[in-house]
Amino acid sequence: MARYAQVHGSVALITLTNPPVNALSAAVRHGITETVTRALRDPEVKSVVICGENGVFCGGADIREFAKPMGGPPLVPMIAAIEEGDKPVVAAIEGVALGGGLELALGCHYRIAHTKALVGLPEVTLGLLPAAGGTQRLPRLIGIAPALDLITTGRHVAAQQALKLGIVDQVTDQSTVDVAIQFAKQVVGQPLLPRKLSTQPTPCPPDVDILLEEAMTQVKRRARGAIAPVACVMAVRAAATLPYRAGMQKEQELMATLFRSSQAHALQYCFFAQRAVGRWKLSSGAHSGNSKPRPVSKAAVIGLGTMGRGITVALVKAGIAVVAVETSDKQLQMGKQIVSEMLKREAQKRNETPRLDLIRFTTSMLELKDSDLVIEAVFEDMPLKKQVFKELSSVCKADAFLCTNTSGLDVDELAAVTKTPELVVGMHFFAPAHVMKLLEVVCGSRSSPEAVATAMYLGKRLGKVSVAVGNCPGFVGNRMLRPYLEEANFLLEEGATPELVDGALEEFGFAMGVFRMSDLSGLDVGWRIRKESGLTGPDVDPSDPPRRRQGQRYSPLPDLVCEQGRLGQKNGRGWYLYDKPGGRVATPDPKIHQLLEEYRLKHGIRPRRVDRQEVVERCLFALINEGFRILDDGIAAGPEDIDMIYVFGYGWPRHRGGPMFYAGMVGLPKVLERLEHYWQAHPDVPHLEPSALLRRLVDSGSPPIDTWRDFLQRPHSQL
Ligand SMILES: CCC/C=C/C(=O)SCCNC(=O)CCNC(=O)[C@H](O)C(C)(C)COP(=O)([O-])OP(=O)([O-])OC[C@H]1O[C@@H](n2cnc3c(N)ncnc32)[C@H](O)[C@@H]1OP(=O)([O-])[O-]
Repeated sequence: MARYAQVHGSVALITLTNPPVNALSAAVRHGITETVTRALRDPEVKSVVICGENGVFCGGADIREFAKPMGGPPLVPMIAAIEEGDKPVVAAIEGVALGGGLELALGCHYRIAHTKALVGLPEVTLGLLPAAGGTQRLPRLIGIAPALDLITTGRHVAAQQALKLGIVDQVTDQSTVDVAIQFAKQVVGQPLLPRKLSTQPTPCPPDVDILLEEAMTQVKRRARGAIAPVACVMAVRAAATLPYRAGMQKEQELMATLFRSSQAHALQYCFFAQRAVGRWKLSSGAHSGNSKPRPVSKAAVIGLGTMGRGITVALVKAGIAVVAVETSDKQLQMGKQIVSEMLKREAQKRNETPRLDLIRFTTSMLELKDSDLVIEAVFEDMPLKKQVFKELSSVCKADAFLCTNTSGLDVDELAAVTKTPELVVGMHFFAPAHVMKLLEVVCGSRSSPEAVATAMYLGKRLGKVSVAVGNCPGFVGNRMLRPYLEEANFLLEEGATPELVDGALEEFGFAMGVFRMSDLSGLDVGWRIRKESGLTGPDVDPSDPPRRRQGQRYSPLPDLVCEQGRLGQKNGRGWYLYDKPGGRVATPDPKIHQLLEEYRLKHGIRPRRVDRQEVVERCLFALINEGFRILDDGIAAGPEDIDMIYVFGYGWPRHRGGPMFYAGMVGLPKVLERLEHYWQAHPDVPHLEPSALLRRLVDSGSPPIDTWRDFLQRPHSQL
């Protein structure tokens, strides 16, 4: 699908027409091949302009086609034919030129971009590399170092920066197509060879080997097991060291390996899953397509602790006015100072002025009377939150949305103390709230579609990936985290060390293992919650044996660590020893090893060798098992929702697609078999008992993940 027109007498205008992003589907490639051939053959045509319909040049190869057998003309010869032609071809870039879209533009002899256009080679984020000549042409155009940066990160570059880098020849704020047509007329007759990138040498600095080696070390460190960034460096190395043809051959070989990899499948699944979670649906039949969000121009945040401060900054960054409320002047001043510093840092990064004027700091709840939406972010304590919600219900305007940032408390219980339970919804942010991309939007049983739509849309405005979830203790993310944490503690009891467990999880791809993560969050947080729920402290049932609570296995190890005053990174001692309070350099602590030995001795546990495979299986399969329960309970609409929560909120390695996708990759029968094995060995650990949904799926022949919804008992019933 490409339209052909002859304009200004001698210019052929080829327009890609495949909305919404003019992806290079087989039909588009066919259209380009045909129209370019026509233009090159027509003696009246002296030059060519390629553009995209509806203000978008091209979003790259059609990602949906990757899962199907390849049909239509391939990209490489199609682009080569453009470059090799004897008439100048100008790319008129509006909107985006990404991936294959930019590679198409690099095959053109000139590139003109609109000031608002973005260009980039994001293939690496899909587990691939720019295999339509991008790894060979871009280094020839802009040099090795900047090409490595763009190709290994996949980042998008704004038009002005693209101009500075030399990717585009001209930037305009006028009609890009008109400018390109004029330009195309002017360059007729000028020598074309220097504009044919494949014929040009790659400019290489004298220390190119060192540069490439450093790049390789850096991507390996950053990639945490992802293979595409490594292949990208290898392909750019080929551009630096081999002639064009041999470089292209290398590019194709590397691409062939990546294309078949499970990582590419996982990353492409994530691309579509990220977009799918925006299409939410409630059990009432309301959905994103029929429920309108209400505009939020003035928001309020109650409580300026860590979460409240981050939420305030996120709102201000999105240009939303905020009333920030604290209980005492002292707390308010402290909150104000920290928020101001955070905003200044954020603005500095973006070369902007901090919008402190958008915030009104106050200790008076009365100032909330004209807020459209309030986010409560006080201490995680139900009576306190209820008191806040009662007050909000009386001081806010009648149609204000009342949101809670609770990380797991009952949203319905809070809604019940208000006059407008239909306007109450959970907005669970993740720390640091102005940075982390995830927002769980918790739908209470009485939350209205408008309230859900407004919270989901607000999340999007804040740059978050918003996922609608049902209301149950811990919602989706924290509910699944519990078995993960418990298994890690049980492994310590049985013979592992924190560094062994963390090492296995980091090797799997997590940025931080479970114990490093707990140290970072602060060990006292979980300790307080366990005390409140009677798992430790004075409320423990005295008849409970030391390693059993409420009828199941319990590990008091984390409580013992806290009792020794080890609260994590913040006071320099937790599961690890840190270089200083608040320091980040963790070293294994012999005192923790001693504590583990004494503990095992005291409880008569003979330590055994725990290997990395057991760590991964026990921790992750327990977490996945809970994910299946969540699906069957109707708390999450589909596996994509769970996966995006884990990828964006819990550091699950994206190249493994999220826990549910990973289960499918490992094979559901294998997950079931290992859970059964561990459950037999630990019958007092209920979370190891394979979930009914997992069994049903295996009994049904382990169908692909996109059909799992058909097997749910009560699909999204709690939404
Ligand atoms: C030899 C091969 C070498 C080349 C490899 C490549 O080029 S790899 C590719 C390299 N390119 C990339 O990685 C770019 C990927 N795309 C993007 O980054 C963004 O979509 C955007 C910035 C282009 C537009 O952002 P935005 O927020 O305005 O919009 P949005 O994101 O919501 O998308 C709207 C709809 O379009 C859909 N769709 C989009 N792109 C593609 C595609 N290429 N294909 C198919 N579909 C695509 C998207 O799923 C959604 O569909 P839905 O859910 O409505 O059914």
